[in-house]
Amino acid sequence: MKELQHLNKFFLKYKGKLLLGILITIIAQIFALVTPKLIGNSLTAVDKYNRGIITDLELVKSELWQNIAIIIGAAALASFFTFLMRRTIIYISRYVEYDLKNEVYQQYQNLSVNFYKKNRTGDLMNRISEDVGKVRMYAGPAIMYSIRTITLFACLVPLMFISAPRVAIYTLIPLPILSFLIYKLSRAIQKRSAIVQKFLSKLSTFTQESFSGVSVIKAYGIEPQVKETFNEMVVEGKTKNMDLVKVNAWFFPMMILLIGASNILVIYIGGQQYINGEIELGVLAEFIMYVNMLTWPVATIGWVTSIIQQAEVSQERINEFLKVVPEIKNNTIEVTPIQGNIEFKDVSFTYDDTNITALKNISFTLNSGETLAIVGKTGSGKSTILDLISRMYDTDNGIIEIDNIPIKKLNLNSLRNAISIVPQDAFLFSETIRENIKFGKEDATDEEVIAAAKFASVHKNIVGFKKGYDTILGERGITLSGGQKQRVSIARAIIKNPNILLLDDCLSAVDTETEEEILNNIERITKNKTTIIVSHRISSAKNADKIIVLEDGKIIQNGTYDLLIEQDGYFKELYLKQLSEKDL
Ligand SMILES: Nc1ncnc2c1ncn2[C@@H]1O[C@H](COP(=O)(O)OP(=O)(O)OP(=O)(O)O)[C@@H](O)[C@H]1O
Repeated sequence: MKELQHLNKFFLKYKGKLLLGILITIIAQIFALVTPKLIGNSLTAVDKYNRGIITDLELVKSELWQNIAIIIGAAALASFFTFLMRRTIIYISRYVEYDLKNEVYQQYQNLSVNFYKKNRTGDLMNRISEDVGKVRMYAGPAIMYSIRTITLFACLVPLMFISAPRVAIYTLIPLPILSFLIYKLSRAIQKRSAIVQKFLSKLSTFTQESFSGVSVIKAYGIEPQVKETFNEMVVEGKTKNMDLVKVNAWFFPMMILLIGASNILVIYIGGQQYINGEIELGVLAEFIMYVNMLTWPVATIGWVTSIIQQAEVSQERINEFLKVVPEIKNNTIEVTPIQGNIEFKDVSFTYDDTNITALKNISFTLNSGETLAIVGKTGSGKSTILDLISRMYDTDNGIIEIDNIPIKKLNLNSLRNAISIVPQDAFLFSETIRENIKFGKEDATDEEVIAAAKFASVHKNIVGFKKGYDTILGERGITLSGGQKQRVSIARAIIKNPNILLLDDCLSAVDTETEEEILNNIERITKNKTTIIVSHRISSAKNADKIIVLEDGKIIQNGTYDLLIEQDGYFKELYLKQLSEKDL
């Protein structure tokens, strides 16, 4: 229960509702207890009349009518309070679920990119949905059934012992056995359900991938193999489900058997006592009803135990993520306006998961309003420089300063607000094109959206679509071509009007003509913005004030465009190569 203590703060938050729920549960149980007692009394009255102990029929009739009226009233009140009980306690569990989900989601938002690299998306999703769901079962049904069982026992057992102690002992004997067996059975059911659940996610991943990759499957003509694999999986699924069904099938027969055993004991022992004149006939009926009332709550002891165990495991998984301290911390709450002067002082950076040293002793200065082009072979560390500027990662080797302040001392939100980044792999949300562009500025007007799209040379394409800016992009923007995606992503960055613009090889999928058009636009609007353009193409570096060439994490050349095309080295080689390709 150590991990579940995390929920205490929520219980404290809803303590008023919880106490009310407990009170309602107790009231509901007390009303439910009225019925057996009165049915017993009614039977005793009829029995006494039959045996001639009571001779006044009218008296018996009036007692019966009175009992019927009370039973109906008590049953109605018991149902009403049971309804209130569920409403109050299950509602609390939904509130706790809501709060916990928000807490986990907030934590996910705070965690750095590195965390997401180390943990699989499926696992993150599972902890916020499946695990929180299991914890909810503890915060709701487990608590509700526990209170119900405790109240029922507290009221019923003394009542039974007062009415007929010997029958009471025999009635209660099979119940712990029932509870223990249900516990064992619930564990077995949960184990098998977990296997079925795991299998189902495997099956849905497979089907989802085969739908997404349908063109590859068709192009390679491997439909029969895919179908074969699917069939095998279905058979596997059937076997796993049958295992579950077999165990599940034991549940009700076992309950019926043990209820039956209790009933037989009541009738046998109670019957003997009745024959001997030790108890009334009504007590027998009363006890049979008690047995049936007790069976489900007793069965829930086993069920609730396994719910709590599962919730503990799930909460442990949730706590594991909640305890992670975000690697990238905001070190000041003070807003720090950013102008855009960037300086790298002897910066080195190693990715801790791969141990790859992506940057080695990098130093450069970029004044606000200047444009820097970074050129270099793939894997030379270009994107890493951009990631360090936007503080996706922190480095302890060397210093990065923005406006002469170490980057870690800046307000993280101010920094990120001042930066627009167009990543290499443009990710678009499954929303309309308008929404995707407005992502950079939520309150942007339609005119601003259109201006940004024009800037990124994608406006003409968008208006060519039937629904224009309202075109919904499929999963990961699949309805757009690679170049169109890149340009929508540029429009999204531009609309934010940032002081620092970081373009990570984001024109690779557009033709050279459009590239030039966009670069000219960029040059026009970035006069007062610090811009870094990462590219494999020499043409992208043409308008830059400064250029650095990276190789294996080190700066091997730097200077202006005119200087570098004269200087022997990688840049000149690339220039000549791309020049000859253009001539072809
Ligand atoms: N998130 C990461 N975790 C671990 N290693 C990484 C990560 N990102 C990049 N690397 C490694 O760091 C090195 C530099 O990568 P980086 O992405 O900065 O290169 P790049 O010059 O931008 O390459 P490209 O032109 O192909 O985009 C590479 O060896 C790469 O494998």
